[in-house]
Amino acid sequence: MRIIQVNDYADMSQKAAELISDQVRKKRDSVLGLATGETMLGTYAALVKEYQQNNTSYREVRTFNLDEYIGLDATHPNSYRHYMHEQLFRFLDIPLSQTHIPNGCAPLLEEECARYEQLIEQCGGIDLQLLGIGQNGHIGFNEPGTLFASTTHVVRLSESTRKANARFFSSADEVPTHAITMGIATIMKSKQILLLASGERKAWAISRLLEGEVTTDVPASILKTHPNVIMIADDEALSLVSQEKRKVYRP
Ligand SMILES: N[C@@H]1[C@@H](O)[C@H](O)[C@@H](COP(=O)(O)O)O[C@@H]1O
Repeated sequence: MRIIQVNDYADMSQKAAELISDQVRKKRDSVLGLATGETMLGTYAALVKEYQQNNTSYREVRTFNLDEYIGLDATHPNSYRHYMHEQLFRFLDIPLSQTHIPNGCAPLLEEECARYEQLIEQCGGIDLQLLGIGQNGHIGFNEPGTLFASTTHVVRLSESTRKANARFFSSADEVPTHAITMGIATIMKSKQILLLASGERKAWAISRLLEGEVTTDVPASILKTHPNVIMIADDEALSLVSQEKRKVYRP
């Protein structure tokens, strides 16, 4: 893992967008793994700007999102399908048929998970997976305790995650109780991973990831065993990490 330390959210977003657009220019038919949440808003805005300025084509790109709430369809303002459309897809030349997100309204959820996992493989696997991190160290919706061998599956969201994500809903009760998420093994199969973290809210998770051992208690800690991870983190997100540890991961 290499850490690119940046000043703040704006710098993180800019740097992340550069790395993603470089990937797409290098390989026009890249398979991108995408994420949602507040962390990604700036990155997607910078990516759209880059696309508009440089005409980087996404016509052959395929995308797979990490996760989706169960019970929210594409028209629901809090579904991740809606988020992706609003923040990114509608601005790019990518055909919507090449953008994949688990269907949280599928009648048979287990089959939907298997279909999603298979589709990723059929597309040749993910070239670059974008990742945020939950305050408890989750990745995708893989909560603490999730097996590292997990593939795409249905999860019950922890109360802390529902509470953290309640800021996007009108009340905490409206946050769905379940989601579909790529598993940890699915994420780890990606050829390259780009992990973003900004703000004090993420400081605890980032310090556990960098200072602690690899444990299912902190799902993101497995990323230290992946051969090709870049973390872009700002000063606040790194504030609980010792200077010594930061040096270990310097590019
Ligand atoms: N499933 C998503 C994660 O993929 C995301 O990384 C996390 C952090 O979100 P935020 O970027 O809003 O802090 O929230 C959700 O739980």
